[in-house]
Amino acid sequence: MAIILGDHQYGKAESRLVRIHRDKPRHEIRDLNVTTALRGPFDPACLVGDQSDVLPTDTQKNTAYAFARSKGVSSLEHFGLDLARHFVTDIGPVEGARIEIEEYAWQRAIVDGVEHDHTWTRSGQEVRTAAVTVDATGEYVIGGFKDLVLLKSTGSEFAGFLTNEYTTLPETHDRVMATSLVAKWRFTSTEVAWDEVYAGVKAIMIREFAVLQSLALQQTLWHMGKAVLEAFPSIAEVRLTAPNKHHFVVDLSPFGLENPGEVFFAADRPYGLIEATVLRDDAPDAHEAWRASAGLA
Ligand SMILES: O=c1[nH]c(=O)c2[nH]c(=O)[nH]c2[nH]1
Repeated sequence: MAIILGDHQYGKAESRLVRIHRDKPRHEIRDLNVTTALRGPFDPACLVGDQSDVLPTDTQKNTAYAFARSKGVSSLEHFGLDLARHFVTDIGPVEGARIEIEEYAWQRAIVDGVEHDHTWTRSGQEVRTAAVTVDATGEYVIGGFKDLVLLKSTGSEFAGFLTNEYTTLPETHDRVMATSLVAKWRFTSTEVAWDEVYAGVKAIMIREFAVLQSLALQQTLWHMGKAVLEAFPSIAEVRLTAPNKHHFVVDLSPFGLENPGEVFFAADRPYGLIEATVLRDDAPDAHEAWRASAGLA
């Protein structure tokens, strides 16, 4: 028996980076959280403490800030590709780079009914995410969001399920359905109108959540993923994670009141956790596209 070193990677997690474009009176802002991870023959750093091939995580962080200045931040995906390509192309020992980015959205403050040039209020129903991997096998981009909180007050059922002696859940044909959706979608191209596709994917998912007479959250996820793949040829795979944020009808009978689905207890835990991947049957190999850094997990 021998003890060997398995998978390893290293980088700088969660560099908070705000890029303000101020070349015009009307400023633009992108507010990011950037994680870098480098992959390659870094075994000596682990095994014997030899740093000669190790580009410090501090340098990785500095590179992100320098690129934000010199190249700007046109979209998360584009910025991630710039960084990943640089690490793999320009830093000798690096064989693979993984860049994960979150974006916090700001909207222009309305002052006297007019959008202000350089003041914003934090907005965004969700946090946008991107994960870029560049290595010897290719370039992989995953777009996404997390924490998109959705609720529908009817149009959701859950009935006909398997029961046994532990089942107490009543069937329902009209319930509240709510979730805090995490979605990730894998592109098969790096030539994409990133911001446009992002807005389109999000709109489609919200539409499907709204219009489907849902028989289960599982079915809603399937429809969301399928509709996105039908609309965007550049996307091969959609991964969805949806906590079922249960809303329980409160029993008001002790107070002589009926409760026809109008007053709920919004439980925060436990929650059902529904996960699904929807993909094209000819989706190209994902290679390391889904291999994450724990930084933004
Ligand atoms: O949409 C749902 N899916 C389930 O699998 C499930 N299980 C449960 O108790 N409630 C629900 N709701």
